[in-house]
Amino acid sequence: MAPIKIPTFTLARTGDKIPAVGFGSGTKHRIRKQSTPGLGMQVRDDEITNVIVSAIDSGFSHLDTAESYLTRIEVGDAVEKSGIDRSKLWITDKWDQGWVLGGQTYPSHSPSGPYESLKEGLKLLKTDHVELFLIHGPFFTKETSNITIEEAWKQMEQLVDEKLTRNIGVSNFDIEWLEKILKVCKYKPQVNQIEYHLYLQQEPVVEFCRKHEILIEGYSPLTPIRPEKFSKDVNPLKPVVEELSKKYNVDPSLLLLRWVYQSGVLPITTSSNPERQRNTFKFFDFKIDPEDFDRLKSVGQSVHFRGNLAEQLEKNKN
Ligand SMILES: NC(=O)C1=CN([C@@H]2O[C@H](COP(=O)(O)OP(=O)(O)OC[C@H]3O[C@@H](n4cnc5c(N)ncnc54)[C@H](OP(=O)(O)O)[C@@H]3O)[C@@H](O)[C@H]2O)C=CC1
Ligand SMILES: O=C1Nc2ccccc2C1=O
Repeated sequence: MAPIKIPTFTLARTGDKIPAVGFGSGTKHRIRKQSTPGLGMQVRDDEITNVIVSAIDSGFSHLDTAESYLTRIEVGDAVEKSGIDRSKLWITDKWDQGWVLGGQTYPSHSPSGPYESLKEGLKLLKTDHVELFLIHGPFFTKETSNITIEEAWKQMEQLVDEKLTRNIGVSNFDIEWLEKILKVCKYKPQVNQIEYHLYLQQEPVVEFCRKHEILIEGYSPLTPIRPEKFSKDVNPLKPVVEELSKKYNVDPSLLLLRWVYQSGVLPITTSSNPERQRNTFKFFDFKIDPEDFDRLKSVGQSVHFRGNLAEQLEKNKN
């Protein structure tokens, strides 16, 4: 089978071309890895590896992992097992700065900062560099990692200078945190990975990032059609997505991925199902008409829903 041709976005500082859809090894894979006794950062789970091998075989060339997912080891194994040439892949990794979730503190795996994190990560990933390294979240406290955002960003820049990552960026950052970095940086963030879908359009931060040539990656793009995630009684998109999926003759998931992509955002999605993995790329094959695009946008804006990190990131909003 001829390799699938995936469109790309171009990163402003390096001109690197990042494949326009990413395969995630977080969310359910993270939960599985963290909650199965005996598994850990250094202890592999062959089932997750096989899911990632299947994703690569299906055509994904952009893999998303993170220190906190504990899935670096499976990504490293999967790349090896798939036999794909490393130069054909884009790997994104993230520093775990630590978290305060549900009143509980989860200290960073690498409290000295991103430098130590990526050094360890590259061993698990079995590679000498990644294409993109992110600070996973703006959660800097004494109990989590005890360094400042400015110190962390200096280390990120050092990782670029030592060629351990080609690009650097952030995740879950709002404008005030981006501004802290922009004030002190030698290299600007190239990417901000945030939750992004029709029910969370995040216009202020998206606009800010566009102005500063920071690419937005959108995680959880399928949220509006995942009843286990979006369980509100009111789901005004449901009939519209049904109607437009028929009109374009596509699965509802493809309509949602296309909407994200067509709005200039790079979707990060995941599936353990090989057929769904293979079908993902069909969203590059059609275009949503402007009036349908705007209709989805305005119906989506009638509900505000954040499925990840709401407790931390919804402060002062709405
Ligand atoms: N930076 C951050 O803080 C965060 C980053 N992420 C990254 O983003 C990735 C994706 O996040 P996630 O929320 O899982 O993204 P999605 O919105 O893509 O949801 C994926 C889920 O949807 C299901 N699914 C896939 N295809 C379909 C379909 N056609 N119809 C219905 N359901 C479908 C999958 O199940 P099935 O396997 O059965 O197909 C899977 O459980 C993560 O793995 C992680 O890498 C995520 C959250 C936070
Ligand atoms: O994949 C992820 N799931 C999450 C849940 C909470 C905070 C971050 C994440 C991820 O990055």
